[in-house]
Amino acid sequence: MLAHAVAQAQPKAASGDIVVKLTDVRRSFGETPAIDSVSLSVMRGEILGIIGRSGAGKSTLIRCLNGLERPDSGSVQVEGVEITALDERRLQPVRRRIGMVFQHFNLLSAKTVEDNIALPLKIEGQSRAQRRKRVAELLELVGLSDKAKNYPAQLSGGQKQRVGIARALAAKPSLLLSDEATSALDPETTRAILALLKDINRQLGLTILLITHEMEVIRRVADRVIVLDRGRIVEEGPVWQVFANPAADTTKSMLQVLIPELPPVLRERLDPATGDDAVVRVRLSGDAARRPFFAGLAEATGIGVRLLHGGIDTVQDEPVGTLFLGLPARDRAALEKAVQYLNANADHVEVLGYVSGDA
Ligand SMILES: Nc1ncnc2c1ncn2[C@@H]1O[C@H](COP(=O)(O)OP(=O)(O)OP(=O)(O)O)[C@@H](O)[C@H]1O
Repeated sequence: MLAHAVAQAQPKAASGDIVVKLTDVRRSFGETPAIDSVSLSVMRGEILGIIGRSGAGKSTLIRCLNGLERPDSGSVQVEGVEITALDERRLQPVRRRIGMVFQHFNLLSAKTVEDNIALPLKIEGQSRAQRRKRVAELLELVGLSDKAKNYPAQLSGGQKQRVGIARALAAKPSLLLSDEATSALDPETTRAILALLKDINRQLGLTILLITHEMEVIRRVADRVIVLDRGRIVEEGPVWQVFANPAADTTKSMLQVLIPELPPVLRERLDPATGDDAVVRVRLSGDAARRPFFAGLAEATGIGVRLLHGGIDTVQDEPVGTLFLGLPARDRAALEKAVQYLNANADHVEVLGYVSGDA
């Protein structure tokens, strides 16, 4: 079915084609800048994740993007159209190019699933036959063909969000704006909805801007991430690179839940100066994580290393990981050599301390 929908969906992505462009956008409420000098572009066909804590400015950014909020200064372009100066009437066609998916679904409870999905098409003035055809396609796309006549109250949260996604796609927007779309869902349903978004992105080439406060959401679907803190962009880059080497404190602390930590049982036994084994934290990513790392270490230094904790994950098809290693520490010269090897072959190396006995 997706293949069928493709034929009617997006114009083919041209490389370097920008769907949304914000330049030096500022919006303050009193003394507080909600958005402070934000510049960003969303490229056609990509999934861009914008992450920030509560109050970081995510909602204000969305509102500036769909013209609900006027920036104090700066430029907002949607498909090349500068929208900051448009009146409500001229904003309508621009808004129709942006499909919105909301945290709480925003479905009309008195309307059936098919009528909810058809609503944007009705507003566009499409005929009953056109609407019926498009709704059937969309229901199949989101896997809800058997629920057409149901009411939202008869659906699970995940099913409601599928309806929300189908409705957002109805008018074939050029951008899907997902505002905390999975924040009200349990982890399993979240994964299913994110997989659906990724599928839609891949197969229809649809551009998605994903607003979230959860790094796990970014990890699962985004190509690129922008980290927002107190209205400013503090970090941006391909997701796997930001996960492998976060630079900003906000990013590091938001990633904490996903990055392995030394287990308390080991942390409590750490001695800062002496012990049988050095406990070393090593961060690896990309090519460094693809090499035969342990064999290389043994060959270069002659010492055997123990994996105490951690592992390699896959982010955007790239290996990214944090390992906690135990390196024999009695021979300090050999240990020094091993740490040098690690420094030359990993993204980040830190000797955390020493343990004695079985680690
Ligand atoms: N209409 C408003 N009037 C006054 N202050 C506002 C208004 N809208 C937002 N703010 C302030 O701007 C800042 C950014 O708010 P915003 O709602 O954009 O953040 P957010 O990242 O979306 O937060 P959340 O995840 O909690 O929704 C906050 O300090 C907020 O108090």
